[in-house]
Amino acid sequence: MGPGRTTLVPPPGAASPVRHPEAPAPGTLLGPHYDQCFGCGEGQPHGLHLQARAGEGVSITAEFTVQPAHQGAPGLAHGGVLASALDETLGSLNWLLRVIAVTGRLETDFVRPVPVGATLHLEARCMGIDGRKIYASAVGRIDRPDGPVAVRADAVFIEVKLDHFTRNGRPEEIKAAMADPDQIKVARAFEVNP
Ligand SMILES: CCCCCCCC(=O)SCCNC(=O)CCNC(=O)[C@H](O)C(C)(C)COP(=O)(O)OP(=O)(O)OC[C@H]1O[C@@H](n2cnc3c(N)ncnc32)[C@H](O)[C@@H]1OP(=O)(O)O
Repeated sequence: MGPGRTTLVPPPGAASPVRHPEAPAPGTLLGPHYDQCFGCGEGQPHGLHLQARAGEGVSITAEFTVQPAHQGAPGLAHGGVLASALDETLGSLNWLLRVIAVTGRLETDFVRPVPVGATLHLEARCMGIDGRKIYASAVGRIDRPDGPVAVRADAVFIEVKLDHFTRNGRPEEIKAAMADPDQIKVARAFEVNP
């Protein structure tokens, strides 16, 4: 099936996701996977600074507080920023699977506007795996883990090899990330199983 026609629901026969035996325990804060990541990096002043935690099974919870730099309409979060928060939370599932994967398709429902200052409580879960395709869904609620639903997303991530990043990324950043003496940081920048 071509990418444009790929369903976001795991096909019959898709495998159940398996949490990697060395995945961090439920409740563990994952920390940024890359300092310059727009979603979670501490080196991005206007980034989301999203904080993700390992959940049970192959699931993630995350929080992100909407800042003035994230506005679309006056006082409200930009839809693309909310999609980024969903993408980042969904992408963090790959760390629990210890699979390197990139977003192939992300479909977002915007259910309620999210004001500046609100904290989005996100939860993502892997729904199934079919070959290189990883199916996952996420929801974001306002101000509380059981608050009103503001956004939902369904996505398919595609497993890639490390060379996806080394071939396509800009050499300056690749070199700098690779040169970090902390091997876990190097691995996580590229979402590689250390
Ligand atoms: C903690 C980490 C957080 C990270 C932040 C969140 C993650 C991101 O935002 S990643 C950045 C955004 N994504 C990208 O830049 C990806 C850009 N796209 C690409 O590089 C390529 O199109 C890529 C790698 C996805 C697929 O290319 P390629 O490896 O050639 O795939 P290909 O062999 O054609 O297809 C493999 C399978 O995937 C499916 N597929 C490919 N592309 C897509 C797509 N866009 N949507 C759905 N399915 C797709 C194909 O249908 C095929 O399925 P099947 O095996 O059933 O036939």
